[in-house]
Amino acid sequence: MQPSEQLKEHCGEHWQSATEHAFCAELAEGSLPLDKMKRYLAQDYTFIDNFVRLAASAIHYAPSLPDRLPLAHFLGNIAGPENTYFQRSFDMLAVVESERVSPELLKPTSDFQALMLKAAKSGEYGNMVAVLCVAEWVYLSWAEPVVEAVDSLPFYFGEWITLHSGEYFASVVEHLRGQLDNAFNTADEAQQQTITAYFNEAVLLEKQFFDACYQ
Ligand SMILES: Cc1ncc(CN)c(N)n1
Repeated sequence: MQPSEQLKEHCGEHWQSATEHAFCAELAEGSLPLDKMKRYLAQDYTFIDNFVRLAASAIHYAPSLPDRLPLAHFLGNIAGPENTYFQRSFDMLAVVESERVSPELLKPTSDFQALMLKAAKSGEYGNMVAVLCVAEWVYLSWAEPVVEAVDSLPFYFGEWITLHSGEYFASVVEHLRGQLDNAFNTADEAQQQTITAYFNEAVLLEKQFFDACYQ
C-alpha cells in the first residue's frame, strides 16, 4: 500500500469527519446558511495566505524540476482563479472590508496557519507535502462526489466545488500523493514519524476548521 493511503487509513475517523462534513453537504445542497459561508470564506482567505507561503517553500525544496513544476502551476491557480473566486464571493455576499482583510481568527484557523508555517520553516520537504497533500486531498474527497450539483448552485457554492474537483485538480492531488510517497519512502524512521504527525494534525485541523465555521 502507498504510504499516503496508509497515512489516510490511520486517521480514518477524522478523515471521514472532515470529508463528510455537514458544512460540505449543505454547501452542495445549496442550503448552507450564508452567515456560515461568509465566516468560512473570511477564515479561509487567511488560510490561503499561509498556504501560498507553504506551497512556495515546497516548490523551493522539491528535489527536481519535474517535481517542482506541477506545484508551481497549481500555485498559479491559487493566485489566479481561486483568488478571484474569493474576491467575487466577498462582493456578492457583501463581506465587509475588515472581515476580508483581518477577521478575528478562529482557533483552528490560527492552528492551521501555525502548522503550515512550521512545515515551511522545517526545511523538510516531506513535512511540507504532508500538509499540502492533506489540504487538497480532503477537498477532492468531499467535492468530487457532489460535482453534479454545481449547475444548480449560486457561483459562491458551485465554483468552490469546481475548484476542488475534475481532472486537473485530481492530477494535483495525484502529484502531491506521489511526492509524499517518495519523501516518506526515503525518510528514516524518525522523519517518518514527523511526517505522520504533520499528516494527522492537518487532517484533524481540516475537521475542526469546518466545525468552527459551521457552529
Ligand atoms: C482549510 C482549507 N483546507 C483546504 C483547502 C483546499 N484548497 C482550503 N481552501 N481550506
